[in-house]
Amino acid sequence: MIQAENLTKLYGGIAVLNIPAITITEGESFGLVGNNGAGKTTFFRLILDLIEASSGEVCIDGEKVARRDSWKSKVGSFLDESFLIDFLTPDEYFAFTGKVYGKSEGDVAAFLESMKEFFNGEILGSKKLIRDLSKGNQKKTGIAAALLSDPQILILDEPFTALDPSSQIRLKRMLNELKGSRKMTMLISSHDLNHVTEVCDRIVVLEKGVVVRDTHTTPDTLKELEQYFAV
Ligand SMILES: Nc1ncnc2c1ncn2[C@@H]1O[C@H](COP(=O)(O)OP(=O)(O)OP(=O)(O)O)[C@@H](O)[C@H]1O
Repeated sequence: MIQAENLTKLYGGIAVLNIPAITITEGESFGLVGNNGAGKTTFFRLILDLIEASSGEVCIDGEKVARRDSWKSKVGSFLDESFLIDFLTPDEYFAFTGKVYGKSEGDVAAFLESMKEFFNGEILGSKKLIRDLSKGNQKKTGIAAALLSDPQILILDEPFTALDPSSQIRLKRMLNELKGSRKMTMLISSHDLNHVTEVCDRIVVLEKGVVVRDTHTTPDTLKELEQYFAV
């Protein structure tokens, strides 16, 4: 369970995030939407303790993320390319990440085999460094690395952006399967209202750092969100 209380982040004295209280329960698929600059990435960075809150705190399973480390083994995340080690090939990167998570070579090989369709023959077995991959293939590498540890909690920032249509559909299928079979808790930000409502059971809308909508997904949610964002 992820809990945030009195969570604020200020830059230059201006609040870019202000969440008095929010709870994301185990197994929940939590979609975060909002216009550019709404604070989605800032929220994820605070959850992952990548930046310091101006006030308040985030707890994962009761542990303050800013104080402890053991929550890290429960969480897989990919926010942007800075999560990658771009002077490695994807194979080297997965081998390294697997070691960090205590996975055997066999585990890593089996995992990569399960990702074959998603990788579409583009990622593995080439001498290309991650920095020379296309943006979409870098994203696939990062998403796969986040999943390699078989996390209880998965946090992905705009995972559908830069993926081709087939890969977007495959990713959606994969996330829905993980939700069903593993009861993985998922936090997914997206500008694609279609995808996010197809994957997430709960949709939170941020506007200028404030939660302005927090609803469970129903067959009407997509239409309601489209109306909300219509200019
Ligand atoms: N290091 C920083 N210094 C100053 N302002 C920052 C910094 N990081 C983020 N911000 C500001 O915080 C606000 C929220 O940014 P954030 O990246 O969280 O938004 P977002 O909802 O993820 O946007 P997008 O959809 O464009 O990715 C923006 O106004 C941004 O300029």
